[in-house]
Amino acid sequence: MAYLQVNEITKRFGGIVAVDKVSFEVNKGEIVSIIGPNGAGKTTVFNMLTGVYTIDEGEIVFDGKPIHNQKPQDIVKVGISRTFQNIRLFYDLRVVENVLVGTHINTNYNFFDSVFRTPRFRKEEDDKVYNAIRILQSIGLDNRRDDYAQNLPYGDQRKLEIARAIATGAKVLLLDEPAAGMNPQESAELLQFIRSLKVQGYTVIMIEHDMSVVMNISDRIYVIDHGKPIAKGIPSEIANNERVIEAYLGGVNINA
Ligand SMILES: Nc1ncnc2c1ncn2[C@@H]1O[C@H](COP(=O)(O)OP(=O)(O)OP(=O)(O)O)[C@@H](O)[C@H]1O
Repeated sequence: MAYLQVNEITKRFGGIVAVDKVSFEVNKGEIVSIIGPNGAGKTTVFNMLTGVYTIDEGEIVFDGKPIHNQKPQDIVKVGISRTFQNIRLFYDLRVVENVLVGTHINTNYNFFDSVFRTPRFRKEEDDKVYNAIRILQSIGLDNRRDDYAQNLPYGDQRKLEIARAIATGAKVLLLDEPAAGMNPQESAELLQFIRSLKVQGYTVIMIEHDMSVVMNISDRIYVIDHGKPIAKGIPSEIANNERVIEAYLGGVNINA
């Protein structure tokens, strides 16, 4: 069985079937993209994977255990974390503090420890700062760690969001349109960055409209349209798939 196995998940909103029996699988260390025209159901799939939405049908199995319909914080604890389509940083906090926000999901000290700042509390907080700096080093942002998030260039803000997802301890990163709003230079840097995540052992699932990023980086691609799966394959298969070209006709150039 694959590391992450999604079997025929369905989500309805009233009369709308936003996601209709979508299945996919992701192996450890892969970069898998989910693409499709606007409103295809991609973000709804991410919301089901991360426990934001319950699923109406199907199952999601991670590392051999069912995880569908768990609470978002429990999904993070099993090792799946995400970024959002619109950047959600704490702009008036420093870069390192934004990463520390991610680490607090795994706090072991209790209320007493934090009020009296016991050795256990101080040790754990020191470890978290050390870990946050290590993550910033690994993504090339350690030289900006004391800057306010609002002062980072756009591409670095996107990286910082990913750093925060990594800080939760997650090994599977769900990236929702990481290249959105980037210029070609920033997209090219992002591409290298996501490749480096793979080298570091992360598994990446990505929703992305920028076909140059998708086609250059994905091990495999799943395509959905109007909530339904229409194609799956390696980039060259997807770029030449007639149903995919038709779904995108007049929209994105799939061979970009
Ligand atoms: N909370 C909700 N309530 C009602 N309808 C919703 C809700 N969330 C999503 N939908 C509908 O589900 C469908 C799929 O939306 P979704 O945001 O998943 O698409 P998408 O592929 O991520 O689109 P985009 O590329 O534009 O972000 C759309 O018709 C949308 O209006």
